[in-house]
Amino acid sequence: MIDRYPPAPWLTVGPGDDAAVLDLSGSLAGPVVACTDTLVEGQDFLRSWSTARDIGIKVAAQNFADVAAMGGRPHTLLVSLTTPADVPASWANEMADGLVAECARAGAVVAGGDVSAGSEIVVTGTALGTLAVGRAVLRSGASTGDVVAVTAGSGRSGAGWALLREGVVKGGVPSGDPVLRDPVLGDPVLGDLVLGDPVLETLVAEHRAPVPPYSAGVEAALAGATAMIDTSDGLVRDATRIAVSSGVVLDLDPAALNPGDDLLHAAKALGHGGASATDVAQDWVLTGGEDHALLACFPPSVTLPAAFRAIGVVREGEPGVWVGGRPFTGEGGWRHWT
Ligand SMILES: Nc1ncnc2c1ncn2[C@@H]1O[C@H](COP(=O)(O)OP(=O)(O)OP(=O)(O)O)[C@@H](O)[C@H]1O
Ligand SMILES: Cc1ncc(C[n+]2csc(CCOP(=O)(O)O)c2C)c(N)n1
Ligand SMILES: [Mg+2]
Repeated sequence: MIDRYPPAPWLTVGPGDDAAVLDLSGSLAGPVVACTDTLVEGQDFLRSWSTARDIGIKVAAQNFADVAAMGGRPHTLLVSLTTPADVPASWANEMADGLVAECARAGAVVAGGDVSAGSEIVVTGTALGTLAVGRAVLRSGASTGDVVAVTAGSGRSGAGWALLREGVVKGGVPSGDPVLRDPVLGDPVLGDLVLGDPVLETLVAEHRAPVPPYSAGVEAALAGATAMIDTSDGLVRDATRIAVSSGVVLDLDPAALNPGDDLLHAAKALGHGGASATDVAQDWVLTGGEDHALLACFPPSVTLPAAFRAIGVVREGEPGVWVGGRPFTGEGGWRHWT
């Protein structure tokens, strides 16, 4: 795996020794942002839904999105990989190729990692970044009168997940390859998607390999964002985190949160008709997880960075999220534990 990782000017010692050495004294000088996030087979992905490359992309993306959500520019990733003994080396190599691809998109490199064996696949990323401005954009800085804004894509990963879960989009095994079985479901491990509907395929692709808007995090920080979070657990749940941390109400405008045609199309493909299709698609926008879009608050005087659009306002009140003039009382998003 190690020879797959490219060098970088700030990576004085890369993968292969006891630890990596970083020299952040050049263009990456400044306060360091650090975070970690794990993908667990069965809990966060299935091998029948996601290729190894998808998993590499996803672990890098979910970590870099957290760096971006602080107003940081991600530059370095460490990766620990645990797999059952029967997982072929090719899986690990393909996962590494996914890491490299997403690192390239983010302007980052893999600095090192660890491998071990266990009963299911677990991939843990640890990302480092440098703050774009000296100050991190916390969850706690929103204040009354701010504009609430989000980058594109809310609900798309949730829709893709539903299409996989409901079996509308199935994995297939490329001819000639050995049939690997998913240890959880017993399904053939994913090869090419069997479908032919580009809208549904794109939603599933975005679920399998998210595309967080990293530079939008830096742009938000430079523009003076007061609070920011990446929407990994659903728009309302993550908005609630800002609301609670900041002690404010995030009052969201449902007209700005209408599901787009792609989500309505997916809801119909899942067998929902009429008003029910709209409800299902709206629910993805409000509560679907794993989009890794950026949700931020800006003072009203700020011109929003191009990647953001306004979806509400911050006002005083019992901390929480309102949608359409009343407190949101539904589930709001994903929980690992109830
Ligand atoms: N085991 C732990 N030990 C120390 N701190 C933790 C632990 N787990 C979570 N935290 C901290 O709690 C906070 C919230 O963690 P969480 O993983 O929910 O972050 P998140 O940004 O919501 O994640 P994601 O973007 O992946 O959904 C983070 O600051 C994190 O560092
Ligand atoms: C097999 C399987 N089961 C469930 C899900 C859905 N899922 C897992 S984690 C998560 C939220 C983000 O988590 P985190 O906060 O850890 O980033 C969601 C919506 C999935 N993708 N695969
Ligand atoms: Mg986050």
